[in-house]
Amino acid sequence: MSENLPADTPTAARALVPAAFGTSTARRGGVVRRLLRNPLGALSAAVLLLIVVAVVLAPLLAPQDPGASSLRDAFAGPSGAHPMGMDSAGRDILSRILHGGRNTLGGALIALGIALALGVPSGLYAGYYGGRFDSAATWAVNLVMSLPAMVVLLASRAILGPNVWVLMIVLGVLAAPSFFRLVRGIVAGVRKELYVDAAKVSGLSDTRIVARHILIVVRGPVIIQVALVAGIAIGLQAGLEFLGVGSGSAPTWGAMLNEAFQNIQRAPLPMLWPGLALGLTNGALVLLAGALRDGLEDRTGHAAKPHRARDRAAAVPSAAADSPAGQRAGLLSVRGLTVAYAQPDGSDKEVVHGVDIDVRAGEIVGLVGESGSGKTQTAFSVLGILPEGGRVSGGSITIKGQEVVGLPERAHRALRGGTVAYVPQEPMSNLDPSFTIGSQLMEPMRHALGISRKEAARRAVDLLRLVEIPDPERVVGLYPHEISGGMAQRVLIAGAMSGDPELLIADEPTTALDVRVQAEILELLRRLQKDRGLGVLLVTHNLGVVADLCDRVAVMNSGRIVETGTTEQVLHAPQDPYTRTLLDAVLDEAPARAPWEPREARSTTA
Ligand SMILES: Nc1ncnc2c1ncn2[C@@H]1O[C@H](COP(=O)(O)OP(=O)(O)OP(=O)(O)O)[C@@H](O)[C@H]1O
Repeated sequence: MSENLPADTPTAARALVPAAFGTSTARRGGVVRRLLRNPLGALSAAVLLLIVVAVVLAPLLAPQDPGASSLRDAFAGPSGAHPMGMDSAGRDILSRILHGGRNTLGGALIALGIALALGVPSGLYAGYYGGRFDSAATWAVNLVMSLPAMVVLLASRAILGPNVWVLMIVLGVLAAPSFFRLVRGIVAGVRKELYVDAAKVSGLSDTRIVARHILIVVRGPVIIQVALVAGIAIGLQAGLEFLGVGSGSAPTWGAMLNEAFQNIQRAPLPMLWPGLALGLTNGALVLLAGALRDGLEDRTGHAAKPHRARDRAAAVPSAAADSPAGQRAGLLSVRGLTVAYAQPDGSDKEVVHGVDIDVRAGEIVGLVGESGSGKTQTAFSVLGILPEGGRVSGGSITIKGQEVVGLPERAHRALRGGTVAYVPQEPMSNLDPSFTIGSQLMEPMRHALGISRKEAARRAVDLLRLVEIPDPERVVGLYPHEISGGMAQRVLIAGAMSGDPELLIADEPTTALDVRVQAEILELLRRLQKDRGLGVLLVTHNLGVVADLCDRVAVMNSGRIVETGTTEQVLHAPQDPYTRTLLDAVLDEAPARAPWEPREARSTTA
């Protein structure tokens, strides 16, 4: 077992992790710094801050009560006591601007709060889980978006009365779809990232995956959207007030515009102040949104994000079940496994048909077969992560004697990342680009084992040393884009080892790597397997890898195991025609192609 992890580490708590899962120390502060370095960003943030502070402190800053009027001073111009002059009722315009801002910005805040509260969680849920909720929510959102906002607001005013706060609540509901669609779209994309799949396989709960991997991706666009929607809410509210739709009882910038407009011939200046307040606030919001977008894009570019090739994530166990029928190996035993997918017409399509596989402690079993033969479906079944619509429709899977078919998700999760670990192909896609290597190793350990940050950091370095990464103290501080593919695969193996597993499921762990690195990774796997007595189920189509590494082989074709046996048996004396075809496809012994010659030379030779 691990020389780096304490032997008393509780099994259920060892849901450590493929490096892929953790997260945490994102580059906090980076966006804010970039925002402030951008002159427009800094200026717009400063203007907004000034406006908000002035409006919040209105009771202290306003020279007089916003409702106090002196008809004698109606339309008086700016003076020392009244820097913005007086309105048609002889009220101090500055005081009304400050107090009016509280109502205008407060109303926008309510609309924004409601839009966020409705749109973001529902978008997260719909994007992450899909299914019926997604369909129903998308339908409702399309319906709301098809309604003309101004007409709905006017109708609401007629029904609910001229209360601007109520109108802002309605506006919040109308704005919620923009957040829903934004968040749903992003989450639906991120959900398919390999590092999210890997996080699931490692045993992290959905809540934790959403909190660590999804929210961080959604955060930036939502912040930008907040700035835009706030501007729209302020504009719409002012527009309603300007049209005289508001209550008129409290000062707002829109109502002040309305009143000034009615007297524009007599005194044009009072139009300027509420117009200026609205223009400055909205302008600052738009510029801020743009600067935020630039800041976030800058950051994304920095932490270059690898992208997925969906449906390749999975580990697959295999094992040539050459043990006598009915006798089951101790570590992983699959018997009569069938996997089916529900079809739109209500029928089931079976894609795996009665697979038997065994993996014993301390042996490496290769699962080979061409693309589409069912290797991934078999592996997903063992890990309990079949995609939506798929289910184990028959058979039995035991891990250390425990039946896992029908196991509750929580129990399955405890098994994954603990007894069973997974090494995926495409190492880069399985690391979250937003977090350092150390963070991705540490966070799951902290979560699963309840250990301190310091202890987790120590273990992360030990794990990197275990997988022979030079200078691990430096590597823990690097981001995925700063390391090579081979090193990323070592990091993933380190993450898999952090749970001190007994069964390792490796899905084409070397396919994405160049030949030299492939050999190094295979050597590493072999060493770990020997040192720790691991059982390994290796999914591969590379018969060279099988010959080099595996004790036994299971050959899969069209959802069935067609041949199993020791590596020597299967490679040197294949019994099944399909196995022979696979071996024939390896052209090692085929005559080498003749070197190219110029056409004339060929004709001369001929
Ligand atoms: N979501 C799905 N719905 C219906 N059928 C599916 C689904 N996913 C996979 N299948 C079917 O299951 C079969 C086996 O797929 P699987 O991914 O296990 O193959 P594989 O051997 O792992 O191939 P590869 O090496 O390309 O990953 C496929 O041929 C496909 O027809």
